[in-house]
Amino acid sequence: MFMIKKDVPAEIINDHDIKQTDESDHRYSSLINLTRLENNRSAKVIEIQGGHQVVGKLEAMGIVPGATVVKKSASIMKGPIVIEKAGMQFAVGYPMAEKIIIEPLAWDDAAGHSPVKKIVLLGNPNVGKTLLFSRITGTGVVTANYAGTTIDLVTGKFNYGGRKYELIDAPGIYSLEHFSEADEIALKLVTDSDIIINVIDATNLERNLNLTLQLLQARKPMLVCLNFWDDTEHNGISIDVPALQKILDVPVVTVSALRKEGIAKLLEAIPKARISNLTYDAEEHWNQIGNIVNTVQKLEHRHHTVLERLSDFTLHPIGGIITALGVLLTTLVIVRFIGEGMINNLLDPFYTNIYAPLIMNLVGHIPSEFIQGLLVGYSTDPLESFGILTSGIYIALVQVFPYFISFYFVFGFLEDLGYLPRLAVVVDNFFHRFGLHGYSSIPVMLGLGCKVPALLSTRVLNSQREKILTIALIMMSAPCLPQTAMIVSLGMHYGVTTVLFIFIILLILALGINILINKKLPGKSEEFFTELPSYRMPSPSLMAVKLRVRIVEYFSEILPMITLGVLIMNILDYLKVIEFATNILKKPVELVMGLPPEIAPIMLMGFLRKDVSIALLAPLHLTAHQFIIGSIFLVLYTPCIASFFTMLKELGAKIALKIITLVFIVALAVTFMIHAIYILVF
Ligand SMILES: Nc1nc2c(ncn2[C@@H]2O[C@H](COP(=O)(O)OP(=O)(O)OP(=O)(O)O)[C@@H](O)[C@H]2O)c(=O)[nH]1
Ligand SMILES: [Mg+2]
Repeated sequence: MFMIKKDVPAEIINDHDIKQTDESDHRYSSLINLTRLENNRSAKVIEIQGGHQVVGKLEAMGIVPGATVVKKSASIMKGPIVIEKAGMQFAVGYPMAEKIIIEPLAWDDAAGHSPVKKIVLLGNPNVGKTLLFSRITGTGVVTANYAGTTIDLVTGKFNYGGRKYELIDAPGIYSLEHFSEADEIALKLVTDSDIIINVIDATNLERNLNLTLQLLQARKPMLVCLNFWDDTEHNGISIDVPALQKILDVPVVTVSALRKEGIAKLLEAIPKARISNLTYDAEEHWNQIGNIVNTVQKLEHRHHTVLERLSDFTLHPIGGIITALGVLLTTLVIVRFIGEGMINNLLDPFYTNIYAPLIMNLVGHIPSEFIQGLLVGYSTDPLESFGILTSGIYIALVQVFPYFISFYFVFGFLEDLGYLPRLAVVVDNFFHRFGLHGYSSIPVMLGLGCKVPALLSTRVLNSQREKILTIALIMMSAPCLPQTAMIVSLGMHYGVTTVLFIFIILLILALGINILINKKLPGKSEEFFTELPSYRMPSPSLMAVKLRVRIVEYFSEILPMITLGVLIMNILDYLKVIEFATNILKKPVELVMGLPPEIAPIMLMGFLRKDVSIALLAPLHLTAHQFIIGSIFLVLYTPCIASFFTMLKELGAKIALKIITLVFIVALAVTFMIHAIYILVF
């Protein structure tokens, strides 16, 4: 799980607030009675209501208008409330506490030391919580235009007004009832946090208020952030913010996380977060929401925009399929064009003409032959040498990296545009045949990049059954990006048909296995239900941030793994372990799959270095049919070490091992069959 911790003073946020007026803040009344003050917060006594006796008793203890008190705790069922005044503690009966009118002090004015306050961003999916989190903490994070981008908690720290805060970004939720694992993660925070910032999509007020009203009942200090404020105007929406604030009885701040507007206002409002007095009728709450929306929101008629027309087309039964095929094809063409362009015109020439001679020369000066071998290996071919500075760099930076960035560039665009949930609608019918619904297509698409985030993203699915089926599909339908890159770049020497054949076989196997698991698993597939966010033109700067986050991940996680793999191979080679293992596995590999014995060690270490195992086929000079068999086997026979552990965690050891064993058997059986057919035919 990744937890980001970062200290950035929020004062540095460049804020050009235009719409939120100070006037709305002044109208907000901050006087409450003592029972409504949250624990450990200070307040100034403003007035003591009630008769002479009440006033007198409190006065004797120094609790008079103007005094500062801290509420320490409250008993359940309207029991006494403990307060502290100048180091002394008093218990005040509930009816008496109701008569003490106070003004909560900003957290910074609080008497004594003030611990770090935990603030949680809660709201429906896709309302901009993560972008807001990034704007406040200054952390680069991945956001996308579909529900379920965030699946785990991300924590950051920031300072504002001399106080320290911890900010938590949670997965989106629609209500306080929980349906999925992501819901559960978010819900725990309602109790664990000190302050809730409820983020609302201002262009979808009615739907968002459902959660808001439920959260208000959690009796936690809360404030509401009306995000997407930049989008309200051209959607013909106007919202009377002071009126909404009055009804909800908590501060409401308008923000555009995209344009960085209103962030400072939001931070200023944090100390004013309070427990609302709004009464809520669970039975009638949609009526209540309707009334609120009618009171505060005005809609103007406007014409369909180009993006809305595009949305209609991409959801149309035929238009949708045309778009899906078009998008898939365009993605492949762009990824190949950018990837190959970078390799052929820039990286490979740079490596061959400048880097390799330089590094060979430098390493030549090192006296130890063993170290020389570790660094540059024993061959001048960068795919055969197993040197960390030659094979390691060549595979990681010249062969895989260009495909990695070009894939995430195109994928990031589709994510931000909002195309993925529409693709889910188009493929839903097809996916139903495998016991899945269309939403599983998003994790599957993610799996084309790297299996680990794809496996984690299955947490938004509602049932264990769906999770199992989706994970089986993720693991089998297509290799991860580094493997795909290597299959394409090595496979092209044998021709396009060879490459296509490999992918088609993998796809058929994946679908076959899913049909099988679907039949065996008890239960039925869930109904499909998802929100379709409006199409939005992706912002180049956000796309750049997201690409940067993924590139950093590549350099910090994938590149070291590739180097480690090359290093292991190098040492095994040096110690003659490869030779030994090769001798043992030689016959079985040759008999069952028709592959040369040198493939045995690649299989052995493929578990550790799966992403690069295909690349290691290069020195073996395989025939086309051997390359097909080798690639299919190496893609399927085991998940890489990272996905192996993620699977164990997500599904539990028993189910995960069952799937892994099943896929291994299939890999063995299918490669054997391809080999047998080849022998019979040729
Ligand atoms: N126009 C506009 N777009 C925004 C704003 N805030 C966020 N977005 C976009 O809305 C999409 C969703 O943003 P996220 O931050 O991923 O939303 P989230 O609430 O974290 O979503 P989940 O993690 O899925 O619950 C992204 O494409 C953002 O770029 C905003 O104020 N205005
Ligand atoms: Mg998010």
